[in-house]
Amino acid sequence: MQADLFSALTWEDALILLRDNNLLRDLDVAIARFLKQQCPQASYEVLLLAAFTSNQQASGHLCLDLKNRALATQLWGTNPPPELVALLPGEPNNWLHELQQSTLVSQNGSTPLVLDGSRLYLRRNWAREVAVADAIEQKLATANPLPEAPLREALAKLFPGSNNHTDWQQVACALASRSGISIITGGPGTGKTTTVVRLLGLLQSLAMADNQRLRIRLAAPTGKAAARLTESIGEQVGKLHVDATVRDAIPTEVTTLHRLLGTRPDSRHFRHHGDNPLHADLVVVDEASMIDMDMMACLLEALSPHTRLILLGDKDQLASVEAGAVMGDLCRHAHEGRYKQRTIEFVNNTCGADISDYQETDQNPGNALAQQTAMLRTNWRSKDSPGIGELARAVNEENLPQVRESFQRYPDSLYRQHLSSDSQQLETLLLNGSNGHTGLRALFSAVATPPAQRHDFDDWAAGLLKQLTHQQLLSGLRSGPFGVEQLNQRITHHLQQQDLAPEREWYPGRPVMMTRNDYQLGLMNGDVGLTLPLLETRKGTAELLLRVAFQLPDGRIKWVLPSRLDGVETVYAMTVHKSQGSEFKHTLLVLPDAPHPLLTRELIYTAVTRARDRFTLLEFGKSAVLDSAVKKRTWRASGLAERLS
Ligand SMILES: Nc1ncnc2c1ncn2[C@@H]1O[C@H](COP(=O)(O)OP(=O)(O)OP(=O)(O)O)[C@@H](O)[C@H]1O
Repeated sequence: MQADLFSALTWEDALILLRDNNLLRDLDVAIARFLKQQCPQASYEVLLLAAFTSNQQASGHLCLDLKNRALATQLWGTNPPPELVALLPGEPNNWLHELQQSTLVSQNGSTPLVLDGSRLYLRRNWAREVAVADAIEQKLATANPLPEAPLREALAKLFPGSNNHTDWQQVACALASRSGISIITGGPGTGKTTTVVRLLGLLQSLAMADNQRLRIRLAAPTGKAAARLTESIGEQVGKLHVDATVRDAIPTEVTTLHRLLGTRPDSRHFRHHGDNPLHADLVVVDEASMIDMDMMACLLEALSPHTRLILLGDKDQLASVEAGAVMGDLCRHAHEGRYKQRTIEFVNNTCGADISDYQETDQNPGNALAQQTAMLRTNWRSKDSPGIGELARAVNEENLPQVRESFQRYPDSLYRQHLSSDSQQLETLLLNGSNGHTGLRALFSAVATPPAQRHDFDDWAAGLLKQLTHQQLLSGLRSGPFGVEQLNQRITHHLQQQDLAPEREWYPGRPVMMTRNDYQLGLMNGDVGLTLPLLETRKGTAELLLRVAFQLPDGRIKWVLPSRLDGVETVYAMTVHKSQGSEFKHTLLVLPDAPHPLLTRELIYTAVTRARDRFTLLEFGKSAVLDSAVKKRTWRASGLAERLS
């Protein structure tokens, strides 16, 4: 039957059938058609594989890995429809043979398709991946070791309490001080910002002692992440034990990556690139797990050979929305360390710490980047709400009994609530808040009383935007009854029923999120604003005008006319993806009534770690939904980790 179906269809019929079953996009079919025009003798197999490779990008993969897993499962999940699997011709070995024979395929990027081992790429993705790997190798090769004695002295001053025990923050500083690139990874509150500020203090004091001054730039992938880092970096710089002149030479302003690289209107290209590099000696990028392969390639290209790069982030968080899982690929084994003997000796000489338990083994050798990577392991913030840290760890370790137990052990910070979809329990919970965390009712009441004086508007808006982060509903899904689109509609409808919101698109209290970058307004995809009424006096009469207040990364408030915003959506509920880089006092995660392929361990971990004080799981189905999500790992096809080893 399978052979019959296969032989009965042309390549184009097969692709159209797959597209009509939503297993390919129009774009994927168009790519195959284009390739057929370029090479009329291209085979069925090559054209199908080209379309699949293009389609892989939609799921965040950089390539199609023909050997790694059963192809059908890789493409269509664990239960691919058998009649469609029948369209896949033959065996992977035969496909490899077909690809190797095709003039559309090369190994060096001279053709539209590139075959690298068993990985098939569209040329652009292959070139991006190679560029990133090459740039990292180049940065690793520009070793810049400081003499060990002054380094030891400076590190001892910066970390006065670290007498001969392993202080990973100190180790991270020591490792980062000696090369053109380093990575500091760790869960929330493990001190990534604290560490990097001390590192900046260290490097700036050493430079200034040499009559130089480092040009330092700080960036994050989104406006929200940049605003958060601006706040925490300002705090940490204030606490730094260095001379005032050094402290003044450490910037506290964090910009978005797009602004750092210089966006150009109507262009996908940045102002800074290989021929016009950034003027910086040191670039720090936070929330690096959100950076996709494209952006990482642009960032690395824009750095001069001498510019050091420090990446901060949590490797266990969700990968970027766009293709690639760069942070995960760069420090996949950071928890094991995989340090070489010479790294262990260096750390011992400079920090007095023994990290020999984290030595590489014959089976698990450490690459050059692992020698520049440190994982911070103590959560300093979770002392206030230890349950969140424990739950996040249990999720990460796929320890389901521990997951269940955490909810029982920490009722103050963790809560599991079963909801029925035909009740209004969810709406009531969000309106009233819970456990001392204010809800939407309190927010709407604060919004309704604008200050009389114009000069108080900004402070008022800043306070309300902060209040908006006291509670946030998250969902892993966009569509369907438990996706953010319908959740937002449900909540809006309920607010209308309660006479808190009118039946209009724009009303005081409507929170919105940007869904695209607006360079003219200086607002980025993911930025959240709050619609507010402002009292303006015009020709002697007081009028209420609606404006949307956004907080810029530097803390200033930007007021925008609602009609000026075309790429926004209501955000009572937010996807977990969009919540990255943010933190909320009380985070609530909706789980649907049945397992879903998009619900993965990284997604649950990311949602849990968005909570600062309290995490509530809202379950519309059985607890098996959580269990199945925690057991499911995100996997993204890419060759970056292999290239770097
Ligand atoms: N070694 C330490 N000893 C005591 N407190 C610490 C230490 N390191 C960090 N902290 C405190 O822990 C809190 C979290 O630190 P920090 O903001 O640096 O963590 P982070 O990993 O950057 O957090 P986030 O995940 O939010 O980005 C801060 O209040 C900081 O002062």
